[in-house]
Amino acid sequence: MTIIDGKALSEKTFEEIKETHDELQKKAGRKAGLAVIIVGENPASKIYVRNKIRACEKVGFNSETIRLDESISEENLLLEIEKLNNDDNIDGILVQLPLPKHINELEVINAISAEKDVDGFHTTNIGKMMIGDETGFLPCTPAGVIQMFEEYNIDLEGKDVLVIGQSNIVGKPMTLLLIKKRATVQVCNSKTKNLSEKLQKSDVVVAAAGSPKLVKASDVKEGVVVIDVGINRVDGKLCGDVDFDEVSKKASFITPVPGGVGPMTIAMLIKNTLKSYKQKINKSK
Ligand SMILES: NC(=O)C1=CN([C@@H]2O[C@H](COP(=O)(O)OP(=O)(O)OC[C@H]3O[C@@H](n4cnc5c(N)ncnc54)[C@H](OP(=O)(O)O)[C@@H]3O)[C@@H](O)[C@H]2O)C=CC1
Ligand SMILES: Nc1nc(=O)c2c([nH]1)NC[C@@H]1CN(c3ccc(C(=O)N[C@@H](CCC(=O)O)C(=O)O)cc3)C=[N+]21
Ligand SMILES: [Mg+2]
Repeated sequence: MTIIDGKALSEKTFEEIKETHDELQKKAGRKAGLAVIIVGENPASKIYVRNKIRACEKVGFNSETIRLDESISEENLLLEIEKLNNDDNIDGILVQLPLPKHINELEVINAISAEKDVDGFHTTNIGKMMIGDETGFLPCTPAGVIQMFEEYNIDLEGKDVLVIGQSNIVGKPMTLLLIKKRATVQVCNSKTKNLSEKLQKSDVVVAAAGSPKLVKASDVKEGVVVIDVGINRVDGKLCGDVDFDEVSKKASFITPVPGGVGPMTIAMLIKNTLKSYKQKINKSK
């Protein structure tokens, strides 16, 4: 049984990015810049934002955090985005989700310049992913999962993969990236019947439901590969959607929480920001 070390893999990615950025920065005369907009106070967002800022420090990017009040109007939020769209020192813009209910998430995401949408959530980038146009940005969490498969030489061709969850930020894009790898994918949601039976038949499981211990040892087959995307807090402790202690006894590969998919998400965000920076400094030459 191998525990997939997302933390170590992310650190390796940061080192590579730092080297490339150090080189490019000399020629470009500026650092890469990532801006994060947070609306209101969200406890889950705090960990994420803190880790993003740390990652920027590690690789030498500028990072800007814009904290806006929960009550901000959509119009004023759009004005903040417009400022960042026009800022030549900013390569990546991320608006932390979810947004308060009075704000239309889709309007806000699509207001971000597609060339700065390092989350890969803009309609243009989703479209590019759908048809395999590699000039866009891939959503960070699914891209991080694919990176894990590649690093651990886990072949997906012909494998039966179960994706649990079909959100726009995880489940759906994960499915697209998996079918590109020629996996046979089944996608589950909260109305899915007989989840346990489906789990039993799966070679690979990607759990992204946001439900602690949703995947139990009795559900999975011997040798299964388990990717746990879930981030839940139970009794003050961080845990995923998988009963790690029990499922790890049957798995061939498994990701821990923390230290699995989360750090890879941050690594892919930094990677997308570097890609944007490269595109922009090449354009302005
Ligand atoms: N590690 C990381 O980097 C990241 C982790 N996360 C975490 O991943 C989890 C999922 O996030 P996100 O996709 O944004 O969540 P959403 O709440 O947007 O989506 C959850 C999905 O899971 C489905 N679902 C919920 N319960 C069940 C169940 N019992 N059986 C089958 N399907 C179920 C829902 O079904 P339906 O469509 O019917 O509602 C929905 O499609 C969360 O814990 C989140 O914190 C998220 C982003 C990044
Ligand atoms: N626009 C937007 N883009 C996102 O990508 C996005 C979002 N909004 N909203 C919230 C979710 C959640 N998410 C996480 C990413 C990393 C960790 C992460 O770093 N996890 C560490 C935590 C370790 C720790 O510091 O305790 C780990 O799992 O090891 C967690 C959660 C991104 N999301
Ligand atoms: Mg909303």
